[in-house]
Amino acid sequence: EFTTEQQALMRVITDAYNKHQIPQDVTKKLLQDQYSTEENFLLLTEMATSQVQVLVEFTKNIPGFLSLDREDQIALLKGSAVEAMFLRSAQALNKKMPIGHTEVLEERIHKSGISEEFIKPMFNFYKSIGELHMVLEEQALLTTITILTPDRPYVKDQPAVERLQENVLDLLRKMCVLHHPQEPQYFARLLGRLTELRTLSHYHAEMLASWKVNNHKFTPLLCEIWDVQ
Ligand SMILES: O=C(O)c1ccc2nc(N3C[C@H]4CCC[C@@H](C3)[C@@H]4OCc3c(-c4c(Cl)cccc4Cl)noc3C3CC3)sc2c1
Repeated sequence: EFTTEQQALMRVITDAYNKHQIPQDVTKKLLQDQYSTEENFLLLTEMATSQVQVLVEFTKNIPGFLSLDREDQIALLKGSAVEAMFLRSAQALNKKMPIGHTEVLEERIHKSGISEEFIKPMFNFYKSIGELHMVLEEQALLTTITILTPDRPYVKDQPAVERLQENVLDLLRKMCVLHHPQEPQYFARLLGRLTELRTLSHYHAEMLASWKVNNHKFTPLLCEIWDVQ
């Protein structure tokens, strides 16, 4: 039931998703022993910066993205970065993490100056993603759908983004039927995660503000993508 275009779209997106990952030498730093709040924050900053670079490279491979208006490309990246990073890290944390990265990452996030009120929704989200047991293709498509959200701030040509997103939504719907035939509601559950992601990105804006108040420094790339400093 997949058209040839849909098969090509699936392959391009999945290959890009597999190709662009945070390098092992960065993620293995999670296992370093330094655990002070300062070192944790620096490590998380480095990982977030690396994750943004991975996200930009992945996004450039989404068919049709580079044909969008240049300013709209930037608006989509800035508008979706936190959500896409939440999703990517949730998928990574729920995958069989190399030698216990999961617990260590949780520890580092807990001890990086993030207030408790954000930690709870954050780890609830990680758990809810884990419970979905998405296959890789579904993860890649859901991340793509998040990036191709037309109603981000400052997007001028929303219909152009809608057209791209609709193709990926249609493909994801079919993938869900294929991989989760017993769960007719599975596609709807996946889209429900996108709503939760929007709430998390509001929490994230407050996290950034509280880090700034405590005079935490971000990298130029994070400052640019999150309009801080
Ligand atoms: O072991 C792996 O395979 C693996 C793969 C990817 C991966 N991504 C990871 N992270 C860690 C962190 C949490 C998820 C997004 C970012 C990348 C990184 O973001 C830290 C962060 C966040 C953030 C947090 Cl704390 C949670 C969720 C999303 C974000 Cl952007 N916000 O600001 C920051 C920096 C301190 C400035 S850990 C990890 C391990």
